[in-house]
Amino acid sequence: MPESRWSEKSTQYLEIQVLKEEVLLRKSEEMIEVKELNKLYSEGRGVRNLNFQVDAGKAFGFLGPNGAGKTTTIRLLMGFLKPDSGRVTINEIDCWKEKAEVKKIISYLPGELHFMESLTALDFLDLIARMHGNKRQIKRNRDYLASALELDLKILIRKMSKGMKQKLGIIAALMLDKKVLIFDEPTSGLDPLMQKVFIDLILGEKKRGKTLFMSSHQFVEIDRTCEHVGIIREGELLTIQSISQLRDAEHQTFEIEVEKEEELEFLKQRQLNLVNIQEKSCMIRVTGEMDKLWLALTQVHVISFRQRSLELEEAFMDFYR
Ligand SMILES: Nc1ncnc2c1ncn2[C@@H]1O[C@H](COP(=O)(O)OP(=O)(O)OP(=O)(O)O)[C@@H](O)[C@H]1O
Repeated sequence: MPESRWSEKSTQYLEIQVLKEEVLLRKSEEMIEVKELNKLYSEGRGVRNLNFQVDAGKAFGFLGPNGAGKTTTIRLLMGFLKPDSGRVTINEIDCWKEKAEVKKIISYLPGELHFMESLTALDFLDLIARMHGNKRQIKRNRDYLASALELDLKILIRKMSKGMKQKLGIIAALMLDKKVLIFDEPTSGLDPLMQKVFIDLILGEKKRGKTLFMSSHQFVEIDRTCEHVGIIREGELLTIQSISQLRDAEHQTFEIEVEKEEELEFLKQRQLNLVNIQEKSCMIRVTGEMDKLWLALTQVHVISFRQRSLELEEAFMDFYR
């Protein structure tokens, strides 16, 4: 969809949504709180001593390799599993002891979707809408989301591809307009264009004050939507990082080729961090201010110059290894 059409639709959606913003009164800054949480299956699998919080209106990304404990954590947040010990609360409501209460404020997108295959997408969404009071606003949201995600709602679910079913799950979750969004690998099966649409939808939800907890294998969607990212491996939370601090500390790497060999020596003398030095080319790593690099480059003959991307992503891949 062209950018202009997209933002125009976005604005319309926002206007409609703003009218029904005050759904619940928040009691504290921390919307989601997980304290000393343990849930162990046989052979020591599960999650161990998890501690984190997500402030209201913020988004927390949960990254980790297969079997790390992401879905287990989400199931504990949803009150589907009883913790062995520790506590999970959302808006100060205990997710296990008051699970019916907590579900009233959550929109949940499971990692594995199971639909009633004999229904059309429209029938299915109508069923969900009826369970939530059949409000006119839900239908308006549904139509907006179906158009943004380009899903034909008249199609029978059993005839849908994996990606189409994923879109249907996203529509079902977002149309209800709950304050807290808990999404388990939301873009699995979506093509890159639709992943971008999803990111835009989430950014729109955040503008309206929603709190998001999202597991993913896709660094880019967490980078674009979340304030914090937690890395889980073998059931333990290895680190929680602020995305903006990561960006500030981020190295930038440039690949450069110069005309003459001695020009690399000149760059070295300018206190630049040269790595992978070849005959007339090298990589230059810069942290923080770029002035020194730009100044030095005006004094050599540059044949080619290219910025390498994904530094942040590469740093995160280390946690997977
Ligand atoms: N009901 C269960 N009984 C026994 N072990 C389980 C159960 N559910 C999950 N596990 C184990 O707990 C660990 C964490 O699983 P979980 O599904 O939370 O991982 P995940 O991070 O969501 O993985 P993926 O990225 O593959 O979806 C795995 O080793 C898994 O085999």
